[in-house]
Amino acid sequence: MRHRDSDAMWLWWISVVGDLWFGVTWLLNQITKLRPRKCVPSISVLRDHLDQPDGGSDLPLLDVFINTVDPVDEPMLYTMNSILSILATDYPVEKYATYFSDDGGSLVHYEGLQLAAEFAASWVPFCRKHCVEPRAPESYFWAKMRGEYAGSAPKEFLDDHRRMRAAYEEFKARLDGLSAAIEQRSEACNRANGKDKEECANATWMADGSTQWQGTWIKPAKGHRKGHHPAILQVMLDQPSKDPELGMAASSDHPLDFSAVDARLPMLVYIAREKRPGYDHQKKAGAMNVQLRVSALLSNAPFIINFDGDHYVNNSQAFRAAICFMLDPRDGADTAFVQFPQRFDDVDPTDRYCNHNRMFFDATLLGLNGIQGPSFVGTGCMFRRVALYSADPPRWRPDDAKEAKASRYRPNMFGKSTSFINSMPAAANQERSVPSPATVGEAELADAMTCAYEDGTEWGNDVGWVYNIATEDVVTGFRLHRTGWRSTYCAMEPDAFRGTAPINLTERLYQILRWSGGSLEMFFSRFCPLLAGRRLHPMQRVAYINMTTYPVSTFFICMYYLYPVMWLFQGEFYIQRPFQTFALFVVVIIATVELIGMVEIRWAGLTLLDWVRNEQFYIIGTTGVYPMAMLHILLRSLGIKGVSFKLTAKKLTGGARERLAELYDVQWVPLLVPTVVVMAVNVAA
Ligand SMILES: O=c1ccn([C@@H]2O[C@H](COP(=O)(O)OP(=O)(O)O[C@H]3O[C@H](CO)[C@@H](O)[C@H](O)[C@H]3O)[C@@H](O)[C@H]2O)c(=O)[nH]1
Ligand SMILES: [Mn+2]
Repeated sequence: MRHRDSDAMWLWWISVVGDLWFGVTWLLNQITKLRPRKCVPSISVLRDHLDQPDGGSDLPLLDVFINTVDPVDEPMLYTMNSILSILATDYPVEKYATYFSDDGGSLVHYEGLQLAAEFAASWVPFCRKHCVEPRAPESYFWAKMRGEYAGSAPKEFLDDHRRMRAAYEEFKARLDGLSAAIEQRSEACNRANGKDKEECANATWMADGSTQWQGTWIKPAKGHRKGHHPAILQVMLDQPSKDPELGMAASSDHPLDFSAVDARLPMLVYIAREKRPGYDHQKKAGAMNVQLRVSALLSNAPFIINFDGDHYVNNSQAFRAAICFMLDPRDGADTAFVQFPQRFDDVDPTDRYCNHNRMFFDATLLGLNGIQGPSFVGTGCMFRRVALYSADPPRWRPDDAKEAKASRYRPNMFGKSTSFINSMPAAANQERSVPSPATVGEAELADAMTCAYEDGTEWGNDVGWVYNIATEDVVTGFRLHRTGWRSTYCAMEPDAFRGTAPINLTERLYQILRWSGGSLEMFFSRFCPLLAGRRLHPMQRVAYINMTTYPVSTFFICMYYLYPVMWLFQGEFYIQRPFQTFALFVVVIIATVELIGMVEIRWAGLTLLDWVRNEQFYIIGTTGVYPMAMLHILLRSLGIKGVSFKLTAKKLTGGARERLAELYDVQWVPLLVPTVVVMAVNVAA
């Protein structure tokens, strides 16, 4: 384009470079979508292969990780529902163990988990007897649609359902009253035995009334506050016996008849890792690394599935579905993780804040699935344990695998625990080879949960979940892909897992900020996709470049949005009328881009609304949030701590109306300042 004003050269250059950037990123985004792949698990084939005629099963062992921090920001009811859905899922009970990590170290969680384990004793057999779905009671009792009855006792169903619901209401009430009960009890105990000793006058007491809680106290005290308390480990439910044990027949104080169903419960463990001031505890990734070590010592399953505290199992076949891909004879052995999409319950009908993110989950990830596999998105993902230990995938292993291992593993890579290191070879084995809890000493378990354990090791770097980056998920997935592993995307009907989404715009924007800041940070770290070796598929590399550089677009987009300001300075700028050929080009290009968008949503089975929301939030992100993400990187490069992993609050609300009311509860967010400026400028111009 010609121009007459050499003073405005810089504007012209920004526009040319911007157009180039848009063109190139658009192309890079398209080429990663050229070979999308949908995978469907065949659970019936898995059953044919692994279920034995006597009711036993050859399914591999599985460790389930679930994380929570704060019983208020992450309501306990959700967390306990997740626990119940996991305990009731359709996987052989003796083959899986659940590790509940409580980063807050609070007694409320501990006792809440105890209550859940107690309630599970009737909830789980109930689910098995009547084959109910979903197996998280809160969603089950409030589900509008129910499938056909699939259980073994249709006549008893209505009665059992009614009784179970009453029991659940009682469970909920007890859960609700837990905080108050603990407070009352502690006050009473302190009055009785704390008076004489000054330092424990504020103690929080456990249910027996004679033991002080090791973790955080309601009234924080030295060694008993958030960020400073010893490690706690409690096996809440022991490893069950190998053979089915039928439940109790109906009686007066136990009206449900479980005499024909297996009443065993899977193993359940409570973990609160040690916290000490002066240590960076590395949030979720740090918590999961502790779970990884503790589970290695207790059950050491070759597969692991992880959940955020607010995500529950919605389809009880989901664990089996993931196993289908892990054991798949084609490329199962090279699969490091199987990622399920994140689905959410409490989003408003029009998905105002684009929480469902359908374009990402149902289009982008399927594109990746055709290359080396989807990225890890944080929750609802099954891992192969040895991959997390940074082993090579079989296809990249030299002929003599053992030797290769010895050379790859550097001294002190995994820390000092010999029991942990001894557990490693067995983890590669898909058969059970479990040291029973008795063989691992308490001291060793405690050692695995200390803050100092990871000092000077490769944990958080080449071992376990990666940290020191605002988001742990994409980068951990990247490390696995870089080592040559693949991943598989698994969407199923009904949804495998469901969770809760941020309740209001503020939380949602901070979430986007964390993701974009973390991605950009990854690009400038040693996990930059440009630095990966040849094991990373070329197209996968392109995809990771897209995934880590997208916030940069904000610069050009904001410039374009601010250009109309020119109209406000009459006489200062020479504005050329668009000529016809140019206008034609613009129209054709826009039409093509929109058309491709349409084809994409058609193929992925999405609606126009999903697409509109995606575009809309992209604009809100690029104007409001990504500039902050860029700032974050700038601060980090200057050695200042930028965005941190702020917990996303999910509030618990009663009725649907109340819940939606919160959507409009827009708090003033500095993040929206640029967006508002852009809007004002455009309107004025
Ligand atoms: O110190 C901490 C902080 C968080 N968490 C847990 O981490 C999970 C995720 O945190 P949340 O605040 O819910 O983040 P979201 O924005 O909801 O999470 C999305 O984005 C994260 C990456 O930024 C991913 O890890 C998540 O899986 C993904 O759901 C929750 O279960 C927390 O309990 C901890 O265990 N310890
Ligand atoms: Mn979440």
